Amino acid sequence: MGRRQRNKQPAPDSLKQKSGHGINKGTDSRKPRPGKKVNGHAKKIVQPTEPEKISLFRDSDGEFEQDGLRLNFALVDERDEEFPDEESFPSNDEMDEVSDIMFSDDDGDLDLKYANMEAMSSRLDAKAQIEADEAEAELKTNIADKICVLPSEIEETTNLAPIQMRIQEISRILSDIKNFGEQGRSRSEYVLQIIRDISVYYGYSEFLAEKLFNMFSVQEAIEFFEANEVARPVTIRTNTLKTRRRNLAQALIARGVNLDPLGKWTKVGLQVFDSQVPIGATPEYLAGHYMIQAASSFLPVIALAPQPNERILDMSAAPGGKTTYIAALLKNTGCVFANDSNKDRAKGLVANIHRLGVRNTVVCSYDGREFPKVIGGFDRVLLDAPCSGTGVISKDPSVKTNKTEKDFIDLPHIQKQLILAAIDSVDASSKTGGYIVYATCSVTVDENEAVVEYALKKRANVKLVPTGLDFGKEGFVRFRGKTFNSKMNLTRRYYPHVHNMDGFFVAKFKKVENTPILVLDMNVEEQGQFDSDEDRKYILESLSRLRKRKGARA
Ligand SMILES: C[S@@+](CC[C@H](N)C(=O)[O-])C[C@H]1O[C@@H](n2cnc3c(N)ncnc32)[C@H](O)[C@@H]1O
Repeated sequence: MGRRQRNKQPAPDSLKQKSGHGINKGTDSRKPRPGKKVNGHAKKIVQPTEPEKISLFRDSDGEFEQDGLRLNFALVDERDEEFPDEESFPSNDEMDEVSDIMFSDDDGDLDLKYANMEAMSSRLDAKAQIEADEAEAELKTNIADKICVLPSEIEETTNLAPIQMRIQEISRILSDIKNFGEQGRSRSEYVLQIIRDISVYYGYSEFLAEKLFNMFSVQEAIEFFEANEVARPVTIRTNTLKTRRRNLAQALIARGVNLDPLGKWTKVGLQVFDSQVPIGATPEYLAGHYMIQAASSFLPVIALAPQPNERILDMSAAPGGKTTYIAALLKNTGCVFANDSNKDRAKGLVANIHRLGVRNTVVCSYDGREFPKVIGGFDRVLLDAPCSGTGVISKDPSVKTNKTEKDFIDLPHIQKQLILAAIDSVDASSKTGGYIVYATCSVTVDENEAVVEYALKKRANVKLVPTGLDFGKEGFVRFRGKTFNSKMNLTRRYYPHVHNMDGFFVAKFKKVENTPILVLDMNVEEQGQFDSDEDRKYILESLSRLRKRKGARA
């Protein structure tokens, strides 16, 4: 069994594991990866433990795209082939150092062999010692003497340790600036510096570092950034159309999979700690007995609470983790319309539907904004919206640097259009339903509370209702000077550092009347910072309907 497999993670709600280079783990004297700027904004730190080698494509919110060919999700580290004998494995620390050296500039061409492992290990020890000594000396000069160095004098270094120390130090100062702050230094100076340091240390653009930093207290922000450096647990969802969780667990345990129930909140989830077989290619996987699915991705479906025989729209469905869960809860009754505007991704959706034995689902590929013109009158609609992915940075670190200010204008814009289409596609007079669930795998307020607020302002025929999820943090009723609907606390937020699952947001609406009752609040446009022809058309249509209802001429 490979060392990677010993890397167990705790169950949700008990996040304890930190990455080896973590800020809470003492000094970090590692060098950044080749080709990254240190005193710029986008330097990346070396990950001491690489994520699991996963050959199956992982969707941004934790699903795995599967087109029938890419089935080889492997928990087994590729290096295992080099070290077939468990007894002769190097230790975790040794392997971390080996992975460092493999990524470092000057040692990139080293030919690592089992035979020269010991020599290399000694060399690494010596190198680590030199770096630690250098770091200590640097700290003495830069930090110990002055406690907190402002403005940045340590920026030019390639050594992250001083930056890490300064993050800790500023965090301490900001916890009680009156007592710990230097005279003449304002809070904003410290805040500016810590954001720059976070951006350098964790490898974020300064823009995103600031945006995410502003969502939390200083200490919690650091916990959030830290948690994004750690892979979330591998979780699977039992497909109850084909098996029961107990039977699935027994079958997988017999194959050498070490697993446990995911948590009290789900009867179908299992957490995989390690496995002697590739979890994406077991006979049970191929037979559709389970879906590899992030824990957070269960939540919107639990909130949607589909009832047998209902007609349900999954507006942005690929690759189908949630669609197939909906179908399972419907026990293959009723009808699911699984839509995704991206035709290529819809292929993975079709493959998953077949593998899992789903027989009540129609796959289509429209722009979600075209609903309900395509078809409407649904009992429930799930909108798992396209988003920036700030909740899934541990899976997709490219988010750290590739999201710009424009993304946080464009994405909320389309999310707002999609949410109105989702609301308008639901039949308020459904005997069993009349619900809409809005979800994203992002933690930003722009993509969550602000979108929900917009929907509430534009469609007074919906109201927020409890999600039915018995854990999760409340959505923001107030955020940085903005006040949202007083019921926003019914929405739920999930964080990697709190729940040990991907960052996620879930809101549930009940539609109370089919005709949109419009609140023509002129402030809405300003608050939402959004207006569009599409939206105007909806307003005019509903106004016309409203007038007709009142007997006036449209
Ligand atoms: C978060 S992913 C959905 C994940 C999916 N619900 C699941 O559980 O597997 C968002 C999806 O929205 C799709 N999408 C983006 N813009 C869309 C639009 N205008 N209409 C419908 N789908 C859209 C993307 O192709 C992407 O597959």
